[in-house]
Amino acid sequence: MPQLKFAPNYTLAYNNYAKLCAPTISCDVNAKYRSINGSCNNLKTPWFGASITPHLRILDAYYDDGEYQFRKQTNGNSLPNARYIQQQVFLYKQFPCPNAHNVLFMEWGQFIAHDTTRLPPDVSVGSNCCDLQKIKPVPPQCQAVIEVPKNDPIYLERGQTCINFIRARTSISNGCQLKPTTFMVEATHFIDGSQIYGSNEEHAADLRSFKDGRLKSDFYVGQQEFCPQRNWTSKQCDTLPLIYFVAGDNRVNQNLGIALFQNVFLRFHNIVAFHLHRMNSFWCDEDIYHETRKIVIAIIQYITYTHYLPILIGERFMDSYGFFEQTEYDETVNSGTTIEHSTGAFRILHKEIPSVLNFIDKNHLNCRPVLLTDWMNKPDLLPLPNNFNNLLRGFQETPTREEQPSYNTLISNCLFQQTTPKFSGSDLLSVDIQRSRDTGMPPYNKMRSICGIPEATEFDDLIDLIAYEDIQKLKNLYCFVDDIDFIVGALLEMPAEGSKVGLTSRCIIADNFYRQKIGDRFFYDILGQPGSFSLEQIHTLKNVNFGSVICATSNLRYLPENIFMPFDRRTNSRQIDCHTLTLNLKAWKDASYID
Ligand code: HEM
Ligand SMILES: [Ca+2]
Repeated sequence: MPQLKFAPNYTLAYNNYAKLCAPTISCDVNAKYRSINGSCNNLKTPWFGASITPHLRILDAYYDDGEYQFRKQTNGNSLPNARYIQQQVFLYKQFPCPNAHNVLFMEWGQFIAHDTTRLPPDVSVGSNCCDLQKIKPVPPQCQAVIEVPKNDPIYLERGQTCINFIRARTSISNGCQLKPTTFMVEATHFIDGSQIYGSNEEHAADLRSFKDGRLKSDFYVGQQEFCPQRNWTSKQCDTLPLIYFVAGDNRVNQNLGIALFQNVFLRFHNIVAFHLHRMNSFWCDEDIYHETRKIVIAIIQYITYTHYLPILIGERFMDSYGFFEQTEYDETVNSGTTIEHSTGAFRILHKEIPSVLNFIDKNHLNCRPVLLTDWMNKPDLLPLPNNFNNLLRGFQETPTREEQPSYNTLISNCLFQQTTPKFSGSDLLSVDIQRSRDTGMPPYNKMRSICGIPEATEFDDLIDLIAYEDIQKLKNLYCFVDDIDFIVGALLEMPAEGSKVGLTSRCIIADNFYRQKIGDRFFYDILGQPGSFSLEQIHTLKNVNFGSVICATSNLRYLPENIFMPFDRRTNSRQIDCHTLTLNLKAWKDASYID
């Protein structure tokens, strides 16, 4: 710990991919900049961490048939219905107390999740599997819809009997037929801003203006800059939302928070590009684009490791594993995202998502609280006058949801809701449970053991990490302790000391972030590589925090010292003036040009 031991014993699916499907790539060993799709970061195995390569797996997949069918319980019964687990254990267990951290902290997590993992559903069969249940035979991708239990308190009243679930796209869609079923990460695994820049060359080029290093953007009332809009056909225009942004990751419009962050970073890229261009007027578009991208990525990495992760998994814990030391690149380390992280441990942070997002004006009045689920895939509010600034202020000033095992009631019932022709909503927790089964996630007890926590031999042994009353509920749901789904156990674990997650999730999350640091040849503070920053540049980058990015991209003028803490208006003392947070790029002044 924190780096779990995979290499050289990769799991079955990974070894099969390496043997049968991995591309042969030749690399320029002197390249100064990371590639767009992540290839050639690792020069020995150039596809490590590249987009459209499989997740790492800590343990082999658990499927009933060893290939694709959902795992069964030890006695051969099916696993409990995912919505039934939600009902019995989580739905009515909600605490209203505020969190010590704010909504910016929650949203940073989603922003990084979208940088490091993307496993889309296989929509080749359509986007609603509930509608296809009467077709014979039901397509395999649609055989795992979640049946609403008979006594469901929410859905039955609204006449909904099925929760849509489409199984994830497998490597077969990328022309690679593997057993057991293998899934591909459709973003670069590295923390490299792929949600801003795209994960393949074609998409990245589409997002560039090819002028002065800038990304394409649109301007609205008051010269406010936003991500470009998708071009709709005139027919689509009648039914689709007013605003639909385009960015490096297509989940940009999923909710107002992620749309906000994507726009913050689009603006930030263009501001940094502007300064680099002014300072080095002889640089061409290509130079400015790549150097700006490199700076933006460095800042995202710095904030993640220095400000975000210590809150999430604990500063002392990170310190004891050398997270804060200067990064030494290790080419034997694979930076790949594990499936145990992306469909398990990191998803439990869905518990922090609040139901309400606040637009707070410059007088600190909450002028427009909105329900998160009313504005999904519809970020229309964002470009309205003052809303960008007000939403940022709202995220900054509002505490996020207190740590607790449950997800908020709206995302537990009304996710992506539709009201016509009749009500249908999804439940993020049921979907997370089902997705873990879809991807062959090992059960909770196995995950404990790989994290060095004793495997439980009976339910009552779980008392080391899970509350007594929750153990009783688990006994009523599962036949044996070995059957518990990882995400269910992980959500119920009490947070480890100084951390927002329990011991098992902390172990999986820490492993992932540790490898994404030391196995990334372009990590911002690594020295001695062709693209390394100078010491002066690294020093500049370390003076930046997310506040500097917000100051540069919005009209907010005062921010608290700790940007992930809700600002308390009564104690103005902790506020910092944006003037002191400006990013000074003089270390990038290029003296090589002589007239
Ligand atoms: C802000 C509100 C958020 C919403 C509405 C949201 C919603 C979703 C949805 C609908 C999925 C796909 C579920 C599936 O079909 O399997 C998903 C996946 C995921 N979410 Fe969130 N999420 C949010 C925030 C977060 C946060 C705060 C984190 C972590 C800190 C996070 C981590 C993840 C991860 C790791 C995945 C898997 C992504 C993949 O591999 O494709 N999400 N989320
Ligand atoms: Ca990435």
